[in-house]
Amino acid sequence: MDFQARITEQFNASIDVKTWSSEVLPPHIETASRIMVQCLVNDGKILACGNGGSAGDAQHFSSELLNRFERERPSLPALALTTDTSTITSIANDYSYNDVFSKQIRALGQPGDVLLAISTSGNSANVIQAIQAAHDRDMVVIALTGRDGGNMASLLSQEDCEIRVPATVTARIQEVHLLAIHCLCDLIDHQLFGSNE
Ligand SMILES: O=C(CO)[C@@H](O)[C@H](O)[C@H](O)[C@H](O)COP(=O)(O)O
Ligand SMILES: [Zn+2]
Repeated sequence: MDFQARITEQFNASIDVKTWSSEVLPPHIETASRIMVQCLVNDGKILACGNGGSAGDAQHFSSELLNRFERERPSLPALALTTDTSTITSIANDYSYNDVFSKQIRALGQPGDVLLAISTSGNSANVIQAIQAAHDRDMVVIALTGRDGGNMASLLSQEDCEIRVPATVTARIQEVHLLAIHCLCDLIDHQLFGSNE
């Protein structure tokens, strides 16, 4: 297969996963947006975490809330737990890499805050521990997952919300996670600041 055919194949695979996702994810993304808006209206904040590409997604989300998405509006309180290398390296060095998010959540999380927990497999141990810490702090969890939801799916409570991408390839799942994040930003702005059309 030549390279361009290979590229086209990846585009088509991504389009397929987005099509399937558009059929099953809208109610879950809407619920997640309402949970986040309720949190923000009550002066809560949103903490976000994940590994690798999902760390980038956590930062992508928090920057769009803290700075802006598509319109001028006040800054909204969100924080990615993936960026403070002194904190992350010291926790990993002194305790365990599995603790890098949960320790931050135990310090920063308040009842009513939201955790955006991102994992394509649903099985990253540090994200699982983050969910447990969030529950201990009476926070609500929005989980962005894929495949069968992994161990994360079984940890979620009734108040939490899972957005599970119907795919098995990590890259394809991540591509829909980013789209879901943009939908969340759009819906948050729409609910808090009205239509921009
Ligand atoms: O971006 C990618 C692959 O596309 C990788 O960096 C990927 O995020 C890493 O392997 C992560 O450690 C995978 O973790 P998870 O999605 O299973 O929680
Ligand atoms: Zn990647």
